[in-house]
Amino acid sequence: MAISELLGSMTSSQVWSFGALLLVVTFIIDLVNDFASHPPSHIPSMGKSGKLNAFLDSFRAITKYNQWVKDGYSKFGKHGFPFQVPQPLSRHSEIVLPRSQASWMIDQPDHILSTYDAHNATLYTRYNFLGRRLAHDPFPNRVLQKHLARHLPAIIPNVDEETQLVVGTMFGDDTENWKSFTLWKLWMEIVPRVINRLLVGPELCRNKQFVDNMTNVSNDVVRNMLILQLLPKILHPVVGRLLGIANYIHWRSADAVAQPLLQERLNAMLKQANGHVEFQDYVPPEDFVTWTIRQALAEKKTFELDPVVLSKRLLPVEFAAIHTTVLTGQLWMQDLLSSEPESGILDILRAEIIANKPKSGPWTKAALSNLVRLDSSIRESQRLSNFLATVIERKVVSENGVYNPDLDLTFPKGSYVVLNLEGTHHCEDLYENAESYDPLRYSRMREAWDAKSDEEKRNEPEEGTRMRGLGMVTTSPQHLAFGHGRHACPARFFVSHEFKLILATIILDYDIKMTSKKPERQWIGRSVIPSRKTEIQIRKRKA
Ligand code: HEM
Repeated sequence: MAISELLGSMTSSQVWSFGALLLVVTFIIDLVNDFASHPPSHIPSMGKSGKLNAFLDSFRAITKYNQWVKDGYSKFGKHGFPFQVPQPLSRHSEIVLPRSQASWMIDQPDHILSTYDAHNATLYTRYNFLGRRLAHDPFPNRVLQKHLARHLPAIIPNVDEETQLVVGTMFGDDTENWKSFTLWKLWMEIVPRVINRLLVGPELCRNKQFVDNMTNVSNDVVRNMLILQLLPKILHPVVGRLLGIANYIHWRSADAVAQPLLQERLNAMLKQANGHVEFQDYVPPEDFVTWTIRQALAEKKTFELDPVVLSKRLLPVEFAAIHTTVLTGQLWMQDLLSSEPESGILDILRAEIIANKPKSGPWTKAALSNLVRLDSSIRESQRLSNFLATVIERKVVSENGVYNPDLDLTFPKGSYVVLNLEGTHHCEDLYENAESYDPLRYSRMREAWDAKSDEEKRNEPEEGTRMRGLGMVTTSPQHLAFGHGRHACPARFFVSHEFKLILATIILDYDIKMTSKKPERQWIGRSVIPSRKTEIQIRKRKA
């Protein structure tokens, strides 16, 4: 009997019962398959005790995860002990390690604690980024690690130009009337365009079909992650492929406009590499596409030298780049604009920008690095208004698990460990007035240090090292916004310049004010749900 006939002959309550039974059976199969990789039971667990509660906690994790991480920090993490946090049903509880174990954790090689396996498991890479083979090798991460920071000086003028274009078009020239925007829309308009200037250059980053569809894929990824983590693993191959159809359709539409450019670039660079005389003087633009081709040539990866693969390789990078930057930008602007008016923070930042803006020509890397107050205002917002509760998730992949000598614990193969960002960033032992936004928290210390004489500085070498670590790109076990260790965000140097250019453009040419109250952060699982309602008003400043 065909499935449609079978379903047609069932009542709706029979269909629901059958669905519920299928879920329960598949969850049990998951549980049995994964039994060996459950975290050791003597690590205390957040949530409620008892078997039924353990089951219910896997649903509560959707709304309670951040609170558990916070409570676990006060009860265990702060005192040097690990704890478990329940996860949605298709995933094991995570083991949240105390800060004292951060160095141990990031020192473990990838064949013991794997970053990429953890990312693949959380992001459902093979369904979301269209292909098992692509999920096998973190090639785009390597491209960014090797090429991005080194090409920053060449990229900054491009980002500056793109920011000015998009901001100018959006905000207009009216010096009399205020224009309203939600912060979400504002950042969603600016970021995908500026990021794509870095990834694919000016033609494509201004192409609406390309940018909208790449952004749509990133939205698809978020939705699919949420759905798949609630379903038993055994169903993922079917449901994951079905959900991935939307990603495929959006990618195809973006790819339709990207292919001619990708093919042209690939053709020129391959001909140059093969010594064709007419291409010997060819200078490709410095962007992610060029770096990918260069890296593939250097590693002799012919698989990567295919225009379709090149195009699909953009997907995980778009995802890593768009929502992270939009959320950080939105939360930062919320923090800034809801500061007490008497702090005069916008005027302070504007004065710093004016004092450091090059007299002629675009912003340079050196000029941007002088914006220590602006830098501090972003780092402080990343500290206070974190959008992830935990970071640096790693999967234990070594056959016999991994032994931690300080805790005298073995984490079994297949279990997951993470670090506590929420607890760390709000810990009063580390940050005075940890719950308030103090935009100049870091720049005050940096400026006080800079004001010291050379001799005073020579006498306090350790303090000098500490001060150099207060810029927004510096990660540490106390500041985890960009992760920490060798897999820390390879784009953070770019992000720091990007934010400074965006705010410099806005703040020099426009007046800006927030018209709604600063919203409380709402959480879903480990992430903040972006507020779609927070509104600001903008008006061009009179010359
Ligand atoms: C404010 C914006 C951003 C934030 C807060 C952020 C945060 C992070 C964090 C916390 C990690 C570490 C994950 C881990 O250790 O498991 C990470 C990794 C990564 N980020 Fe970012 N990111 C941002 C922007 C970007 C942008 C713009 C790009 C690309 C252009 C990017 C590409 C990546 C990649 C490829 C990795 C993986 C690195 C690896 O596994 O070795 N990120 N990011």
